[in-house]
Amino acid sequence: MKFYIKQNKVLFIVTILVNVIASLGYVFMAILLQQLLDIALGKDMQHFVRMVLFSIFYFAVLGIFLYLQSLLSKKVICKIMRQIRSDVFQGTVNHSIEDFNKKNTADYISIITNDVKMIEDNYLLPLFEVVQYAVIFTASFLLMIYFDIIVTVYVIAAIAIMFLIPGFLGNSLEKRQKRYSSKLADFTVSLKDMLSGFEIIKSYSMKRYVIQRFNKENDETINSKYSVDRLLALNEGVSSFLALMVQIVVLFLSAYFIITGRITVGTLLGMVQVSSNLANPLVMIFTNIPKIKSIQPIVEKLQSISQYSLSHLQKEHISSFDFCVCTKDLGFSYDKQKEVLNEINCTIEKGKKYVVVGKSGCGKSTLIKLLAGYYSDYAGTIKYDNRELGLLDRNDVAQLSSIIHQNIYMFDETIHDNICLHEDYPQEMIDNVVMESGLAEFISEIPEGLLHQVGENGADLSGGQKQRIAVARALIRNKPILILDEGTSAVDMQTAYDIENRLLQIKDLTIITITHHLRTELLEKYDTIICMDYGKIIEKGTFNELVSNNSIFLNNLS
Ligand SMILES: Nc1ncnc2c1ncn2[C@@H]1O[C@H](COP(=O)(O)OP(=O)(O)OP(=O)(O)O)[C@@H](O)[C@H]1O
Repeated sequence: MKFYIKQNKVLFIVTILVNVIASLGYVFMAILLQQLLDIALGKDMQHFVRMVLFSIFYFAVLGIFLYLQSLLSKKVICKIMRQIRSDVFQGTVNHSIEDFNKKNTADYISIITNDVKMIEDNYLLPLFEVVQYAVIFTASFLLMIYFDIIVTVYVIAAIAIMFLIPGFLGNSLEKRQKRYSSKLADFTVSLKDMLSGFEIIKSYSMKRYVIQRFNKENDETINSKYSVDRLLALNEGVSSFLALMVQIVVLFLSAYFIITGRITVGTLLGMVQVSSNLANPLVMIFTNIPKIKSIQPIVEKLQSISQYSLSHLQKEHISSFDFCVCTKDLGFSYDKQKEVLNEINCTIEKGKKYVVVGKSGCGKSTLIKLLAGYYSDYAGTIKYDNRELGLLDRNDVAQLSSIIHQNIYMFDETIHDNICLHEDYPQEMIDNVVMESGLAEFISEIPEGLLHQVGENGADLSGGQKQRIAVARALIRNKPILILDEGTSAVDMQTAYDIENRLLQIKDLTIITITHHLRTELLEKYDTIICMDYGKIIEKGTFNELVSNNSIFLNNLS
């Protein structure tokens, strides 16, 4: 948090100064009250008129400063909140796919919304209040000494007891805030999960189940919040009680000193006013300090995401793919228990076309994800033009290949935006990829053409239309490697054939296709067919080589 305060140093210092002036102005009202009462008791009209004029000026200036104090504090908080959100989001986007997938998407949403809001409520707002009330307390304390030293000594004794409370509560409050933050994240994850499956909920009559599940999660989250609030309430209750005691001590002592003739009635009024400025600020300080302390684990969580890029991006750069990607004894497991890939040895040469086939679950998608640099925790080697993938900058590696996955994500924008992804391309290039992806006919049939809005995750499109947009999206980037993970499975056989056929004719493009559509006419066009089973490559070669070797895989051909 210090980093963000430093970033807004000037605004922060001005806000604190205005805060100090406004708080001092507020405290010194006690002297005005003391003098007013003494003037009134002395029946001095001339003095009284001067006092009224001065007070008008005093309160006008004080009003302006109180307004500025509030405005500037809000401005600093808004600026810091914007920066934290932006840094956490940038840090999230900087994550490698592998690291990003370690958390649920809703976790990130909860961190960027709920946790950042907790920083505002439990760190920034309390911080300004602590500064403000510390100034009020110090000024009031000095004023109290000015009014009467003996009363001040008694007040110090009462205050000393109040100091002990936050220390007792701080640690348990910290633990409970942490628990509440993770509960909020679980709640968001669960909510996203339920709403994402809305159609299933309706068609399978799951309403009763989801309402029950929601209520359970809701109860747990609220209980977790209430356990934080209970401690805060204890803190506030004890502090308020002690604050009241301080005021009572001042009142009774002052009354006694009026009787003994030590102080005037005006001084009593001034002291009562000052004592409330001593006790209430302390209540505020002591309720806010545990809040500030308790937010530390949340700050650390936000930092670990926003500072992600620093430790992960210091790798060698690679800007082109000129020869081949080779794997040697490549092995991989998602959970360190079940081996998904085992001793994979293959070479993907630039400009050549490869098709990977095999039973569902045999590791085809995992292999291409590894080749594209999604995961770093593999055994063996993967080399891009003889350079080990693990040593290369993942952002650079991502620039070398486009992957069209089975599940295609569409942003809730136009078809044009979903193809170009907010980069500028000449119209001629866009027309070209629309043709090559087989989108042209569909675009010509809709009135808005490329400007057609696709809805949430492409809800207004068919599976095949989404795949064609994904092909266009990949082609326009002109990356040297194109990977289709069943990228044409949702279009009809003829369209799939046409799209793949056109792609196979692009000379310099290296293509790796995963397919379950085993059509001889297409398979013949690939340079190498890679057959996998149980995480291993069991056969590879051209279609004709596999035919002459009497391949097992050919038995599955349609
Ligand atoms: N993110 C993941 N975490 C854990 N296990 C995974 C993950 N992705 C895949 N697996 C497991 O790894 C194995 C290989 O999956 P993969 O998706 O690579 O197979 P596939 O051959 O592409 O299958 P399909 O043809 O059905 O798409 C499967 O047993 C699968 O359950």
